[in-house]
Amino acid sequence: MTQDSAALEQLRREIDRIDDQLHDLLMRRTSLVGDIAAAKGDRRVTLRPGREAQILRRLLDRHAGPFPKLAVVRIWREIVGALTGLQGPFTVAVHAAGRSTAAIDLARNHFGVVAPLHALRSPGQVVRAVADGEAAVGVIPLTPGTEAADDAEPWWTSLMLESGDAPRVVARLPFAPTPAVKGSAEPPQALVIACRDHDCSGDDRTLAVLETGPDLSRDRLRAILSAAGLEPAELLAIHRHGAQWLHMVEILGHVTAADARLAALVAPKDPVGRIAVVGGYATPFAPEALV
Ligand SMILES: C=C(O[C@@H]1C=C(C(=O)O)C=C[C@H]1O)C(=O)O
Repeated sequence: MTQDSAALEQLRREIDRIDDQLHDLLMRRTSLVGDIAAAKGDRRVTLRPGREAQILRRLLDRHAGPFPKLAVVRIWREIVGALTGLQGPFTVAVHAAGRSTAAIDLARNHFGVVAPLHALRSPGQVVRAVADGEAAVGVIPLTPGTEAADDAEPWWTSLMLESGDAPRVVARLPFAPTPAVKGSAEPPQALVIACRDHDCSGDDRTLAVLETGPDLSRDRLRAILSAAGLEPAELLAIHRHGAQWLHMVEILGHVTAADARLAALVAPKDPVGRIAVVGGYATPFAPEALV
């Protein structure tokens, strides 16, 4: 066995010193988050998903050198998840569809290794767990472009209630997409719900559900939104229910329920009968932003 050179030993001692510093800072950060939790004065966890997004964007903006940005995100998600769990009960309800662990993996990656996850059999159960306060957040798989034509109302229609403390969509996962798994289908996505309003991050999307008459094409819907000054980013789902169609649409920017552009959409002659803001969240990182 070759003896490591003295130079190598010295470099390792330097790494030990750096590890001590990182660890000391982690313990200091923990103590500050404890002060923040005390100042919030609420035993329930009050998540700030917008602030969390800002923290990561700021770090990636200042990032330099070969350490991978995706690994920076992963480390900070782990830190923020762990510290959120110290602020109060933080159960994450997850719709674990069939045998797929995709939503559980997304939840684990986002909320970290210590978050208690609770797998539930339907999205409706996840919405109820969050509404009842049994879970602080819920994670529900999302397949963009889903078309449901059956009688069963999709889960997202239950978010259309006006009540201020009803669950809302607060994040879209993955916040930072990891490289595609070779040989697997589309990368899984999910929406996160919690009982809180849109926590603005400065670069956001708003989720709205529009009720229209039947046979409204996607292009027509996009045109209607654009004409009202709202920029549709993605049509996430449609529920066709007889003469009543519901569309879940992601709109660029932070649009509040009081926005005049929404009210203007619901004109008697227009095909939009109702519109409800069901959430809003920080725009996830584009894959290019992570290389
Ligand atoms: C510390 C806070 O609570 C949570 C934890 C955060 C963190 O660890 O930095 C950031 C936002 C919150 O979701 C806060 O509100 O600032």
